[in-house]
Amino acid sequence: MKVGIVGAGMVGSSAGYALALMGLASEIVLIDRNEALAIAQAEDIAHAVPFMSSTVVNAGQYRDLEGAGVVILAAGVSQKPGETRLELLERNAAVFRAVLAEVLPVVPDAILLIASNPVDIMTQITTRLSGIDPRRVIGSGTILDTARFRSLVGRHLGISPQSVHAYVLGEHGDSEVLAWTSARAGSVPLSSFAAQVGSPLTADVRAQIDDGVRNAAYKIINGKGSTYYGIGAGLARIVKAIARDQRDVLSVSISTPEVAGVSDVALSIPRVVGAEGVLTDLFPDFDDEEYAALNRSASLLKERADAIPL
Ligand SMILES: NC(=O)C1=CN([C@@H]2O[C@H](COP(=O)(O)OP(=O)(O)OC[C@H]3O[C@@H](n4cnc5c(N)ncnc54)[C@H](O)[C@@H]3O)[C@@H](O)[C@H]2O)C=CC1
Ligand SMILES: CC(=O)C(=O)O
Repeated sequence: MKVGIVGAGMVGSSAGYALALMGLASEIVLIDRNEALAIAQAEDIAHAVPFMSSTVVNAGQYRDLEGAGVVILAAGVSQKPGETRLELLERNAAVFRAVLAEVLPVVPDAILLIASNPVDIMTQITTRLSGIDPRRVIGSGTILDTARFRSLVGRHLGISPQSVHAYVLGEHGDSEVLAWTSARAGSVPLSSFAAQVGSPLTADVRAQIDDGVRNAAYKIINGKGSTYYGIGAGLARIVKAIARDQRDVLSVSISTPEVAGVSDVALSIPRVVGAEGVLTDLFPDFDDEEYAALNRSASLLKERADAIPL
């Protein structure tokens, strides 16, 4: 599958690098308004290819997206230290209006994979502006938060994060919801697993994990300016599900008719992802607190998305 990437900065190039190493794309085209950057990133990534795969990596113009099955949208501004994702909304909405006007005429049938923040609202805006089937306009949503959650729980329990089946729901941002009630390690409920291995999930431990997930981006941005390796791998993981029609359950964001009592909102819940995009939405078991938190997250996202003029 050919994959286009618009925005060849830290996130776009990391996604391209992960895709190239994993050999998930036959061809990658990197596009950026800074053409010199796109050319340099493509060349650098292409030099990694001979070690791992045979992906052809080029920089290009919008017309070079023709034939792409997936286009990753990672253009726009990123957070400065202390800035929230929501504070990027107006600036990145303007970037997306310009980018979509170029992308849609060339690849009207591609699946659009949104990374730019605030990713849920950018997904909602893209769905409305493009008129594409919402199941083919996919925000990376909480795929990264879910990875952070699994990593911290895995470390606490002394097991691989891949054996932790737990999701972060709602906004990819401050109002996100760690779904403890439905979480499993192997097939065992998390609290039972934790007790069996002598590492109980006390309120303190849960609070530390919650903080580690919710505030990871702020801490990394303070330390190195931006985050990109995690989301680069997360975007490649979503492309894998699409390119190979894997029907993987991933926490991604699409515009959804109703979540936790809120209508027409883009946010993350676990969803089945395959060649046609999102195939099925899944609603895990919640306790009352989780349901209320998801309702708050959904309400906030809907209010902000509905206030953006198209
Ligand atoms: N969804 C997620 O989990 C994550 C999302 N992000 C978001 O990804 C976005 C990109 O972040 P970075 O790559 O770190 O930023 P960056 O500044 O390194 O790259 C952004 C690129 O977009 C390009 N660009 C801006 N306007 C454009 C336009 N109109 N047309 C074409 N290209 C344009 C810039 O030239 C720049 O190269 C940000 O919004 C950031 O918040 C970052 C990390 C995780
Ligand atoms: C920046 C961002 O959205 C993240 O690392 O979660």
